Amino acid sequence: MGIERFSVELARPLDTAAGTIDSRTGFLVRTDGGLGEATPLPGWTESLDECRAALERGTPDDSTPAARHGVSLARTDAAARESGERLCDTLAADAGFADPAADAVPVNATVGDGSVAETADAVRTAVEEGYDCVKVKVGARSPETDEERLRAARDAAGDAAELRADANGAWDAATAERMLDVAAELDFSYVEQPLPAERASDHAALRGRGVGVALDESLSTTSVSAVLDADAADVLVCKPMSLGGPDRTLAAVRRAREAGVECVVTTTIDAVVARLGAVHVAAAVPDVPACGLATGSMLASDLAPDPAPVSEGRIEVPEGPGLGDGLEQLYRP
Ligand SMILES: O=C(O)CCC(=O)c1ccccc1C(=O)O
Ligand SMILES: [Mg+2]
Repeated sequence: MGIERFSVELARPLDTAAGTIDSRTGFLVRTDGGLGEATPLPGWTESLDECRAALERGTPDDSTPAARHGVSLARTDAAARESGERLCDTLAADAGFADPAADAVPVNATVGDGSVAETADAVRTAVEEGYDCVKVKVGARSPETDEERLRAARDAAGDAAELRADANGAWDAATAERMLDVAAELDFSYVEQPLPAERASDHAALRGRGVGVALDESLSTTSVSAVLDADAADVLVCKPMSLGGPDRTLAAVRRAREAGVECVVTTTIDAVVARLGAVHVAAAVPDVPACGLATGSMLASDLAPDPAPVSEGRIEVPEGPGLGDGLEQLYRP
């Protein structure tokens, strides 16, 4: 196995309640005939140093999810290429989902923190670009201002788009209740991570207010089984990079869906290899709702041109085998 460090900058840094993401550094992972990516994001995964150490030791486990993701993706890509299948079909079969997987996945636009006017503009632009689902970051401003932002987002979207909000763990219970009621009134479909990550089970009491509760960061501190046992979420935000790989992600999705909990698949603003991996993961989930995979355009540069750009609010899954055409030059150091 070979690893190669890379860094990519965001052209449009993503401002969130948990800080600004302005660059991503990680490792390309090459196994015999397969390509993976390990791009840690502290808060969701291990640190860069821990990731490198785990990759150098060679057999990363669940304590280093980004490293495990890199190796698992590369091994599955190699297996899919070997059998001449698209990665999503191999993943679907391995996870026990119906295959063939989908040919395209719906995606949401991601609108970062910004002023009321910037938020309205970004939502309007997304709808003009053909997105029918938009996620707005909240929690970085006062509840009063965020309330205005959510109203402006709904005004801009009209009934042309499903809306979601993502608080990245910023609120206490009272603020969360207030903001969920606003989101319900404005017909948002769910609010991601209203409370801090480690308060996973407290989210159960926030459900049933007319808007869904989704958990994201909590899946890095609390097992999927514990979240499901606590009835803590209507939706799980499944990031292959933070759940330890495509295989772990699809296992989590299966368990959640068996418990009646919906799942969306998203990136951690990864480079092209992991982003494409996440597209294949989403395609393996039957009737997946709009996923947070429209993150390639946030990057100023990437490891290769995007073989699967967003068009009209969806991403077409590349023809196989494996991850698909367009990454050839990355398979060699
Ligand atoms: O889900 C999306 O729309 C894009 C991905 C995203 O928001 C994100 C990207 C990096 C780190 C955290 C998050 C998040 O969902 O909180
Ligand atoms: Mg989130």
